[in-house]
Amino acid sequence: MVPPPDNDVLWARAVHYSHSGSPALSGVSLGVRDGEILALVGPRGSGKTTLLQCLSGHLTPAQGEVWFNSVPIHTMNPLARERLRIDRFGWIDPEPHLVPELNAWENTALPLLLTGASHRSAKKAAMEWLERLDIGAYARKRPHELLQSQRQRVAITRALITSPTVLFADEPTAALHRTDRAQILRTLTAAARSHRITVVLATHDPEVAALADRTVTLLDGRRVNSVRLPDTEGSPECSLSV
Ligand SMILES: Nc1ncnc2c1ncn2[C@@H]1O[C@H](COP(=O)(O)OP(=O)(O)OP(=O)(O)O)[C@@H](O)[C@H]1O
Repeated sequence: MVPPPDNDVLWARAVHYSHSGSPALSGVSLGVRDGEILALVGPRGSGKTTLLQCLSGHLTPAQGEVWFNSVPIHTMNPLARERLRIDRFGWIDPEPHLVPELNAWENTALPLLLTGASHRSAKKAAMEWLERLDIGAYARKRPHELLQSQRQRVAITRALITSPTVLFADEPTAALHRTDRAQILRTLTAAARSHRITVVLATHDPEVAALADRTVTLLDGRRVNSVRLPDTEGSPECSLSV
């Protein structure tokens, strides 16, 4: 195995994955640079979620390699991968999955409380993140008392509170109204940049992808490269599937 380039925090080489025999990824390679916001774009079913799951160690590729900071994830045992996810990664789903019995700040603080932080310091950190996402006033509300956009903000604060090295966000604003979407994404990307959190974001929305530093396009489980051909100066880019 040849380790990845030093400036890539995540690196995948020729990743293949099938769901119950049906191919979802067919030889995808990519590098994610430290501190960048990378958007994985592509139509529904193109393999974005599966790639996020392979990069974050939720799924083990059938073939290929996934590395995090020069450590191979694809050869780790399930326990080691779970430890890595808890210690270094954050995850945001399209729909917020909050603990219904806990209020907003308790949901936000949960990852810190589970790793042994004091109640006082976890609450302080949770309140700061909730304020930052403009929902400090709802800190004592339970999930059922919140709007969907407020619940998703809580889910985002819960993913950010541990200052993960890499934050994986799977269509994080897909279930939200357009106006909420833009504001939440701007706050999320600003928070990630100020804390030097690398973000890998799956989306099929060009407006969301526009907030990223770089985009990687998937189509039918393969990476699609945009190239400008030398003899087509001034004309639009074309795409090649490789
Ligand atoms: N759990 C599963 N079982 C069977 N097939 C699956 C499963 N998850 C995904 N697939 C299939 O794998 C392919 C890639 O799906 P994936 O969810 O990774 O794509 P996506 O680009 O994230 O799409 P979406 O935007 O709809 O989530 C699709 O054909 C999908 O139907």
